[in-house]
Amino acid sequence: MDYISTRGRAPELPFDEVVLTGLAADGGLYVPRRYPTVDHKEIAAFAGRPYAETAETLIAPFTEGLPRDLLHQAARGAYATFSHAAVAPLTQIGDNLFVLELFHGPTLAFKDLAMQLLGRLMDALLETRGLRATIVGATSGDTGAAAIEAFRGRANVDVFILYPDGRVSDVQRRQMTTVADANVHAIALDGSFDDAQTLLKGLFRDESFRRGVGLAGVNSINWARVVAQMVYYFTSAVTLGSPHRKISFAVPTGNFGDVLAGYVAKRMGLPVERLIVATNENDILARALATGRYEPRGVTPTQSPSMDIQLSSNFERLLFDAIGRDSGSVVQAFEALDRDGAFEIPPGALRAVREDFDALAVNEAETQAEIARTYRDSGYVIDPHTATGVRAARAQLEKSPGTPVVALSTAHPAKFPDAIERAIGLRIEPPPRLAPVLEGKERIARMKRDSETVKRFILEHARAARVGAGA
Ligand SMILES: Cc1ncc(COP(=O)(O)O)c(C=O)c1O
Ligand SMILES: N[C@@H](CCOP(=O)(O)O)C(=O)O
Repeated sequence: MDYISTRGRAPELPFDEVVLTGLAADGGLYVPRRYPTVDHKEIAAFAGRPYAETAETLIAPFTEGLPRDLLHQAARGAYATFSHAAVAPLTQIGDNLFVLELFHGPTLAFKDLAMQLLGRLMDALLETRGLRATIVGATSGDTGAAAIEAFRGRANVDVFILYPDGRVSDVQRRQMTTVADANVHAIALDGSFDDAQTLLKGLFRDESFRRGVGLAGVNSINWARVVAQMVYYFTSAVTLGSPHRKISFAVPTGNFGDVLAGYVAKRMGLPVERLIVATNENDILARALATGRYEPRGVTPTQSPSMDIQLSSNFERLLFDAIGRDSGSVVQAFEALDRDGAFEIPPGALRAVREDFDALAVNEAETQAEIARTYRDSGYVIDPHTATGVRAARAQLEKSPGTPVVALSTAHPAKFPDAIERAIGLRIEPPPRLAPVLEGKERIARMKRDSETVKRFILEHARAARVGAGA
């Protein structure tokens, strides 16, 4: 199956090239030409199967051209790193209210579910082709740690992670900065995650830099991330009786990759009632769904820093579908965004988006109140990102009490001990996996948010730049 760019001006690519390419050359995002489907019998058959097996089955149709054995090995290896046998277990915290724990991977956030797989796929593809790559990623806290963990020490790859200085939690920062492997570089930039992601997209548009360092991306720009995140919508829904009943999902959202994965699951045939986009005070998506106007405002730092995002990269993929896959209209929308600072979602597209999605913005006080309420009612501690999802799930249950709602728990609470302590008065015990992170010596490259400065640093440190990406 070939992949096309949302902006329609980049070459069509097969899956293995998409994995290594990141952002399309026209600035768009790659999407599959069509969504493969699974029927109800196939969905029912996922019940009781190991997570890695279900992942392999669901992902395989997206990976035409990739040797099946490679996917098989990657999936087995990826999910063996998780500390829970179910990989992504469900916990019930109320009537028809479930939490999907996505934090049992090596860095205690949902990013591991995709990044552990992507790391293995990329590594194998580079190895068979005799290539090196320079991964540059932008993070608001969790992608960076997950990418570093997935690629640390790998011979074919150097990893550079751009993060907004002072705007991630201490644990998140230390997860990136205490890793001693020489191929890992944590770069602190002034400004917000949006600034870092914009700088990153600019690097992808610089053809000579891109070629010179063998630039690759592991943000959800990379379709493999999205497709790997689609799997847990199926596994959790099947646990709750899918395909014989519909399920709704409430998803803490920032860059829109996770909730887009839910939309992909629905397009593949999973019976999903509603996808609820939960935002923090950085509420561009909630405003866009309510008004039809996509208009970023300045990023406000919150206690859920990984969602402090206003330029939700993957919204472009949804818009592309909602607009009838008319890449010209997508280009116009993003030109208007650059020129006027906003665009209007065409009425037909907005209707299409609203058929699948609802959105709720959850403010700081509500987030604290939700952490406290969930702890009081169920003795269960949720992190501030998860709290936005649980709050949105409760709102959905008021509208539709008969349909189970799964709130995605995107991070372990130990990554945000201060916010938890404020809410429930308890200092959360760090899990053993955090011990080296809390004790290690930090190594940070601080620099100005200026693409020439960042490029210079990468060129000086990337092995692919010295020996050639194809060496
Ligand atoms: C803990 C946590 N929750 C939610 C999100 C938002 O997910 P997405 O960017 O896929 O919308 C992120 C960042 O991606 C995160 O790290
Ligand atoms: N919240 C993310 C931001 C980057 O998102 P991605 O899914 O596009 O990698 C983070 O924690 O870094």
